[in-house]
Amino acid sequence: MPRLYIDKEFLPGYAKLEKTVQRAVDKALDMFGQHTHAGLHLEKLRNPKDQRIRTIRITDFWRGVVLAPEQGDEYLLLTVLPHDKANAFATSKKFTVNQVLGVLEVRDQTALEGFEPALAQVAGATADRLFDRVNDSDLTRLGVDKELLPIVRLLTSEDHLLALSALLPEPQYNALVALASGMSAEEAWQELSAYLVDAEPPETIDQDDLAAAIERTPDRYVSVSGPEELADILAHPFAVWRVFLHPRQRRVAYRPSHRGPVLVSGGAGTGKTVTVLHRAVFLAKRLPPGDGKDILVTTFTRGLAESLAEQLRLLVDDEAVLARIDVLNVDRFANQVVSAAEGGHPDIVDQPTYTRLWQAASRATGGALSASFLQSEWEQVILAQALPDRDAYLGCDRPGRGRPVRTHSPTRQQAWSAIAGVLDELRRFGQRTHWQVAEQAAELLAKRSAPPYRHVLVDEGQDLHPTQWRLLRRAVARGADDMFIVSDPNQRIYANQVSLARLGIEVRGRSNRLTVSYRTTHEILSWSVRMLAGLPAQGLDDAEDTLAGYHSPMHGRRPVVQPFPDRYAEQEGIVTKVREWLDAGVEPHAVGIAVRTTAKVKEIRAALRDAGIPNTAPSGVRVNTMHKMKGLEYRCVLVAGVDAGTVPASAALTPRDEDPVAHGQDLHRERCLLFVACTRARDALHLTHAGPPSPFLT
Ligand SMILES: Nc1ncnc2c1ncn2[C@@H]1O[C@H](COP(=O)(O)OP(=O)(O)OP(=O)(O)O)[C@@H](O)[C@H]1O
Repeated sequence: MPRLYIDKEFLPGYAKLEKTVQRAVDKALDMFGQHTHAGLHLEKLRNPKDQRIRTIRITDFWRGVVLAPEQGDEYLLLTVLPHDKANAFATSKKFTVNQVLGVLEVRDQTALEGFEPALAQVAGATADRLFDRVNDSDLTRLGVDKELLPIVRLLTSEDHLLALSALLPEPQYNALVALASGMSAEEAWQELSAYLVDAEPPETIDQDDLAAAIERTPDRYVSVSGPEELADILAHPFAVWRVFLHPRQRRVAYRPSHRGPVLVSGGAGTGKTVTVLHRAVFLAKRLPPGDGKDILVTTFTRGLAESLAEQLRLLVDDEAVLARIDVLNVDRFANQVVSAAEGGHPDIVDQPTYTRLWQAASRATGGALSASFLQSEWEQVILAQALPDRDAYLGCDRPGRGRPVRTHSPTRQQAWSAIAGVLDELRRFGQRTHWQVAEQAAELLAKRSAPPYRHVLVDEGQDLHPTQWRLLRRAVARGADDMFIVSDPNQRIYANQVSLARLGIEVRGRSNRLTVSYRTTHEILSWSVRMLAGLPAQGLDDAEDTLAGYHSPMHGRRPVVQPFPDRYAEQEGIVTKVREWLDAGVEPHAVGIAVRTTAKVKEIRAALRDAGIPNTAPSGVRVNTMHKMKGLEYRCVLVAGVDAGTVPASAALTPRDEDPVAHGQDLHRERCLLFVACTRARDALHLTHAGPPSPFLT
């Protein structure tokens, strides 16, 4: 039975074809499925670099290029191009199976041969070679093809290697880049292991086994099971994330079973959310028949949950599968549990009232303890550890808190009285915070005979509060595939420093990292990473995350920082920049503007409105606070008001003289916030400031 595979590169080309040509492609592809491939007229080429390449007629003008081994019944559709281009493409490419990784790789053999004389000429003039210090056996051990060794040995500079980037097979090029950057063969191998779908390289590699090689290359090739799947793939040619996963994403999302909770961490845009969605669908599809919602996919805010639900619908349209998955933000889930028990929604205290209560509590201590100190003691010590009473608080450890306060000291007693006053007030009004509701929901679930879900998947895990983790832990029975958590500690923008192990969520031995950014360019990424000033962040598994290996294969323009003398000039500058993007064809909703304060949001929305630029959802330019940008992405991002007085926001910082440790933590969180805003950009990042720039920019 014929088997059809598709190259990822084919899809964007397909999307651009005229509808009539698309239909002709569909018809040709149908023939593979209908076992009538004989009717496809696979044409051989004259002098191809790879004897297995054929072309097929789509129309008089368009041709498909297919890899079709003599043995077997397998066809890999590579591209559809105008006749002459298709022939040139088809004759020049050579496919090989990487001798170490076992992945299918492609090179432009004709272009490489064309380059060789020029490289030989340059090499003739010098004795220095780029890979002098690396021997042939190390190169071979890293998968460099014997046939390519002669050309590799001619390279004299990194620039020449760079010039071959589009011609060499990608894994081999990356191995060479790693070595050229000074890595040892061992270190280069660590980089390459990212290509492995399994933890270990394959034991045997059969150069002729196309199907096995394709299975090992999920980021580039996909096997199409039948006409329905083909139609589904072709219906969303730009959403390649639905079909092609990085080997590490695939390894973790499609592993038949994880023995317990799994943690996947990774920098911004490395496809954590995508991995969650694939895992959810994988788990949903293999559930025994039933009609319950057995899977919870949860995240931080309602907006993010909506976006998850939307993406889930794009990934799978089978209503029976979707019906098994609840997508709820964690507050809403807590709310549902408590409402069901109480017969009504809990009344959540609003932010200004809550802030006033803490200010009053601080006054009650005669100003000896600040409002922010008291609030943090309540949220990050008492509530975080679910301390039941005064005695528990007076004697507890306070991990993660800056200013030391001795156990049973008068300060603790004073803090407890002030905090108890706030809790009494809340009770008097019949109000609660979201975290109190989460704690209550966790307690309610603990009393139930069976937890509500079979699997819980968590996105944006870095910002959840311990009460929310306790709730989620109790929402699912302990065991295989119970919890699947993704998180980026460098994007922590709230004060919740959590150790999963301390909360009974044991991920040891099941921590995974994603390192390739699918969202943004190398230029935007490396620039944004500087915001973090090299400060390590602590992961949910208690390990330090340094973003080692985090990179992007895409390239684009460097971010621009534009100074203005005052905020009026800045507003004009913002309008001009947005217009420039819109005039260049960027859709308004693909432009995101991030600012530090809600006041600034209003100001910029007004400026855009005055300039006649639409700025309301769903189709207008999005203007939001940096906090609200979390988890989202835009083609073009403008971060405005990055001024010395605004970023970091002084209100978000514990004064240094009050608590230097807390001050340092707050400052780091402000850096993370700017990092989050900057890494929302896919193609372009522009920053503006009025007056002196934020210290984070200098
Ligand atoms: N395997 C893939 N192939 C193509 N695109 C991908 C792949 N994985 C993720 N993407 C795309 O990369 C972008 C970022 O993915 P995603 O939102 O999952 O990253 P993230 O790690 O959750 O990001 P953040 O932490 O910044 O919110 C999205 O546009 C997504 O569609």
